Amino acid sequence: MTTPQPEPVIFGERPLTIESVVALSQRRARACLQNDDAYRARIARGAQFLDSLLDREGSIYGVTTGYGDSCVVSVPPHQVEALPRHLYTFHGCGLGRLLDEASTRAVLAARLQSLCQGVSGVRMELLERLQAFLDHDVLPLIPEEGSVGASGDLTPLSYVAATLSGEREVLYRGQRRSAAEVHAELGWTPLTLRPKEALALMNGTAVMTALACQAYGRADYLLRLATRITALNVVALAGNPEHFDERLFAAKPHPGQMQVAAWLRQDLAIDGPTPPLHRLQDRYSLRCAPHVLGVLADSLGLLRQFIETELNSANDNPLIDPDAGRVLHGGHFYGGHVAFAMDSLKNLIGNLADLLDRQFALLVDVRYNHGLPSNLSGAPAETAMINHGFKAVQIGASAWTAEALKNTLPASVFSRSTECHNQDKVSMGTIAARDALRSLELAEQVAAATLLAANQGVWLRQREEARSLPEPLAAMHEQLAADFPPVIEDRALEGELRLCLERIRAQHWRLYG
Ligand SMILES: N[C@@H](Cc1ccc(O)cc1)C(=O)O
Repeated sequence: MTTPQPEPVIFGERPLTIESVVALSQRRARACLQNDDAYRARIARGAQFLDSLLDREGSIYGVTTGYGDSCVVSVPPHQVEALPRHLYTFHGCGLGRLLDEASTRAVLAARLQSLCQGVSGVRMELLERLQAFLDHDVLPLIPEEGSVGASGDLTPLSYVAATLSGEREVLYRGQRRSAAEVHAELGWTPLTLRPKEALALMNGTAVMTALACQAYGRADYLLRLATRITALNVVALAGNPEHFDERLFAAKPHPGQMQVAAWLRQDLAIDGPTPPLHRLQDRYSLRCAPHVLGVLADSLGLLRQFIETELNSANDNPLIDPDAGRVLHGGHFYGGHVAFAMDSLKNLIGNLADLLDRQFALLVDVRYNHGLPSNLSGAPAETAMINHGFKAVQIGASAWTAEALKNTLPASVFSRSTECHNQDKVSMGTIAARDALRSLELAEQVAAATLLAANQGVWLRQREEARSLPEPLAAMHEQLAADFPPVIEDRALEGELRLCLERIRAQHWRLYG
């Protein structure tokens, strides 16, 4: 029996989804290029149009002129061929860590899809080579820092332009190698970029868009996981499930908020009034969980729209319209939508982490946990005084939450005028996207810690009262038990926290369909 291959992702005129970019970035799908005659002819027309324009020696920005503020400098015909190499060369000044492998694949994908729109004037050979990089997993080594996110991601994308030209370094089959050597090994001739091609490759938003695709998928899963953790905590804290009543939410009908409340009702198997056990009204971190998580749920649609529109757009400059014989000068490299999406996501994820950390604070404190042992320790009476259970894990969750909250400061408001005041208003979208990924990493840590604590809380509650758990929670509790046994005597939990994080990042648990 053969396992079915996932559908290839086709780069071309049809729009791509965030999920297809994520699948490619994890090598769960292959990259193909639209290949029909009409499409190939359309791409060829664009490149030919630029050549004919050059022959008629009109002034074309970035082809017969210097770049950016230097657009007033004209480049004589005998220097035109040398200009693209200069562009990626002087931008070879990125610093910081290197993008990881998945993000690098996503960058190649985002750049390819943008150039595939057919208005950037690049040759089919360039699109084919980008596709081949993805297909053979030839990954340019791209430093993360040095982009202001308008003029796109010039500096990080210079590493894509340079490696396509057989310069700088790539990761190939797990090894850092010179791009020239890898080209030779694959029998490829490095591209000599045509006059506008380096600009088309670099003058766009592919890095921030790629990172935004990764961030979106993680946020979507974290929303579901935080809802499941909340349900476990309602059981562990003997909370009042009536807070999630359907009629209540119909009266304030934000769709995402209603969805989170519906998931909680499903998890807690609420079909009628439940007598409050300890308090008529729980503290807000339980009672308002749908209101906190609902903002994220309701925002995902808008974030998707921003990210996918950017992904499927021509976001360089200048663009061409070969049919009308026009070169269109504009500013599509400005990544304001991605910047706003990622700055917003940082806020949403910071609030999610804070919600879970507040629930954790209730769990460990005997003043609020309705009869659970101090710090959720499962130790027997003889050793209870020397056991501290989840005390340090909760301190850790508070630290990770504080760091995620610190990260909520928007990057986009820090626009600075740069490049001799040509780029006098910029998006900072790449910084926002990198921040969002860091916030997600921290929030996933908070979720891992809170999940283990919630599960321990449920175990302790069951030990006291042995009530049957609603089906979805019983299944989760059982799955978790296999890897994360109850904490009876103190033990160092780092290994289990790391395993739990791995499970979260692999989206291990199927949550709500
Ligand atoms: N983004 C600029 C081009 C540019 C390229 C490289 C630079 O270093 C500066 C600016 C434009 O299209 O107007």
